[in-house]
Amino acid sequence: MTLNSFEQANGNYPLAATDAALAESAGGHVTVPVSYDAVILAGFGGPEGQDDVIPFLRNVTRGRGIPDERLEEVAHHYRHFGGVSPINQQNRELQAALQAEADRRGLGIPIYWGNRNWDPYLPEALQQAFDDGHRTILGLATSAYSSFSSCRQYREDFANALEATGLWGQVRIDKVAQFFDAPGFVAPFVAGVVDALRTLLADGVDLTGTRVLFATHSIPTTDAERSGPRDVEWGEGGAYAAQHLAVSGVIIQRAIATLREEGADVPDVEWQLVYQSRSGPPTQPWLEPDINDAIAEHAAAGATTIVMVPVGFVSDHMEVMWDLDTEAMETCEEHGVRGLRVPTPGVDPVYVSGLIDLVEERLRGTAPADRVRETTLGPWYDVCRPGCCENVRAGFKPAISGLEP
Ligand SMILES: CC1=C(CCC(=O)O)c2cc3nc(cc4[nH]c(cc5[nH]c(cc1n2)c(C)c5CCC(=O)O)c(CCC(=O)O)c4C)C(CCC(=O)O)=C3C
Ligand SMILES: [Fe+2]
Repeated sequence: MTLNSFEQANGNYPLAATDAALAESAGGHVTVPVSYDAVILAGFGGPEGQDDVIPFLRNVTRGRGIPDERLEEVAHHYRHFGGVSPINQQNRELQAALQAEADRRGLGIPIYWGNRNWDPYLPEALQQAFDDGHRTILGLATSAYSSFSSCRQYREDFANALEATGLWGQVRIDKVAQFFDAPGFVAPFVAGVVDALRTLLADGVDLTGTRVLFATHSIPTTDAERSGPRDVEWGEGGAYAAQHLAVSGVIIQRAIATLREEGADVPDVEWQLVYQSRSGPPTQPWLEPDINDAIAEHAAAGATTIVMVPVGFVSDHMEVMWDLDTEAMETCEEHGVRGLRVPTPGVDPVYVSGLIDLVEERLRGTAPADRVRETTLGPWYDVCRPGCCENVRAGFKPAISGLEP
């Protein structure tokens, strides 16, 4: 196994080559301490005014030749909120909270922030880190699961930033592994489900009529099948679905156990993994069921309450505000069921501290067995396995933190 051909051709990534060998011997984990001197938080980015909306959507759909008229259809979610997505502000707050936690622990590491699709872009963040003297950087993407959009594309974004700034060979960037089952990511969802069920109990709701729907971003089934390491059989929906199912199961069990410990009489509440925010042409299969179809079916089968858990998302951005709080809530109303929506981790101190734990694991080279994770799938790979999260539409692009081919 080798580094990808771009790195080989450039021959300028010696530190990563060393760690790739180490990671290979440790099954994809970096178990030696690395003295990272900065962290770059990588976000999706979002528009911050009406004039930003179409240019932002052009960035998101870059290379796929989607006409502006079609983009304007997607734009109405943003138009509705004055052209402003809350995602950048949420990432500013996350950056500040991560910095405060890193400082509190005396790590002496600055946290930079850059986006894939909007200002501030990743190359600017990287250039700033370089100008401030940093050469060994740990990337942290705002995305917990494995798929092209949520894993490999961020690895490509970092590689692209190295290329765009001309800093290949001068700066090393590694990436924090997918953290879907890290304790700090899981705990806020458990607390949210506990709160929601407690609210229903206090209102005298019979929880046998409650359905807990764990919602995540739908992706093309071809992407889902290629999510995670190439040579592992994950079942339908690939590693992407497997990770969501595993963590959702942990969240519901833990929430029910918490309420029972408090003495509440709670049945085994029914739950399901559902998908939202599908786009692309109708001919292209994406993961299903859609949350709105699921709500309709549960209502028809006698459900009275729906608890939505946005387990696929780290903050209450547009996909949550529009697709859940607006559309799915309307679907609940139409079908005469009560809908509740659990918060995302956002800047919950438990989440923030949990992310800094992940940074510390890499600074210390913590062995996989000593990394606490909530499902049997983790800890996920620090160095992505061969063929991880490939995308046939996008084709091969250089990417950091992975073994190829
Ligand atoms: C897995 C996944 C995540 C979760 C992981 C992560 O967070 O990264 C995610 C997050 C997000 N997706 C977002 C927005 C959009 N996603 C789009 C399009 C797409 N997403 C996809 C997947 C994902 N997306 C896919 C396979 C497409 C099809 C086109 C393509 O192959 O790229 C489009 C284009 C228009 C459309 O087609 O609907 C938009 C505007 C925002 C910003 C919200 C805000 O502004 O607050 C966020 C956080
Ligand atoms: Fe998306």
